[in-house]
Amino acid sequence: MPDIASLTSDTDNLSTASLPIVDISPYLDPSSSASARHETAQTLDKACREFGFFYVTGHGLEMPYLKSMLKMGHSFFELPQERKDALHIFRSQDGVRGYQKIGENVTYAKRDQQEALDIYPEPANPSSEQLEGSQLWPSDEDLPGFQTAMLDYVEKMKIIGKAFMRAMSDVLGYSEIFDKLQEDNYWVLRVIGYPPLPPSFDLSQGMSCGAHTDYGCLTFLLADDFPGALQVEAKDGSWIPADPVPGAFVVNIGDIIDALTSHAYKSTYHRVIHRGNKYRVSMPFFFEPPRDMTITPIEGMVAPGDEGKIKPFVYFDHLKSMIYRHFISNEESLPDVPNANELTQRG
Ligand SMILES: O=C(O)CCC(=O)C(=O)O
Ligand SMILES: [Fe+2]
Repeated sequence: MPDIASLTSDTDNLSTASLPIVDISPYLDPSSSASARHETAQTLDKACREFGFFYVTGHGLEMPYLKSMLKMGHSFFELPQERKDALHIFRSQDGVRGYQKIGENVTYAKRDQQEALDIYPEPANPSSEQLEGSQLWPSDEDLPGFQTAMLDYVEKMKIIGKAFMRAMSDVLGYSEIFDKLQEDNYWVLRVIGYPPLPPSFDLSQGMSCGAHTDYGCLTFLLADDFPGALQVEAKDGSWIPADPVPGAFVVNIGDIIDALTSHAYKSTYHRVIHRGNKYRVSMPFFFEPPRDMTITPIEGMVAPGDEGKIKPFVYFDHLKSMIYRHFISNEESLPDVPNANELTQRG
């Protein structure tokens, strides 16, 4: 893990290296040629090894549709505060799904300057166990069609996530593992709202989203077009802007693929520092393994001398411990930092 102090520097020395682009269309088109799939798989392999972050085109979702999803995200955050508070995670059956206010999300013991709605799959028999509850949704009177649109988006994104598992299988082998990664996928959809950080905001107190890696297989990010906001840590420790490319997703490797491949495909630190004068919405879709899958490094990918370094773990245990750590832990002990919304006007 990088030194946390080095993660709090400002945007001044952003590297200009851009991220690779992966056209996934051959893996979504049953009639594509073997050579087209080969080319995609090779480009993906290189992008995963060198960056762990890349852009995805050829996913089949049109720009007007993607824009309409972001617009839905904006309409959620524009609801009166009390309508959002009614969906607060602490009011949810399992205490983890629903709305979080600005500053309640915590990354490495610092408050993130974001508000968010967290959506997880609903189990057949909801209970109060962590992640086993029913989902809190805005009502149809407040936001007509919101729930249906979000769940429809999830189904579309799962198809794209599975296509990536097939591409990885083609380039790496180990088809039994990548086949399993297409069965009963768990997923998480976050809708995040970022008020701009005022120029005076002290980044040592926190950011829009502190530097972290993601927990699952792959994250597909849809975000408003604000250059410089999302930044990715490069191998040399510099920060590369992952600015939105119209119509493309920004995709990154999560901890599960990192562990399976023994860090050959790396989950990369990223952070958000959103300045300017307008409110930013992003919607990361986290494509995950089956909830009860045991993640064991693929034998043939462990470098000599590294045997046993990554201990097998169950994905769902990992997710639960990360949620506990990042969202709810140490609430009381955190310093009371004025939040960005109190300091700026929504644009
Ligand atoms: O908002 C963004 O651009 C990224 C958010 C993110 O990294 C996350 O929620 O894991
Ligand atoms: Fe992330």
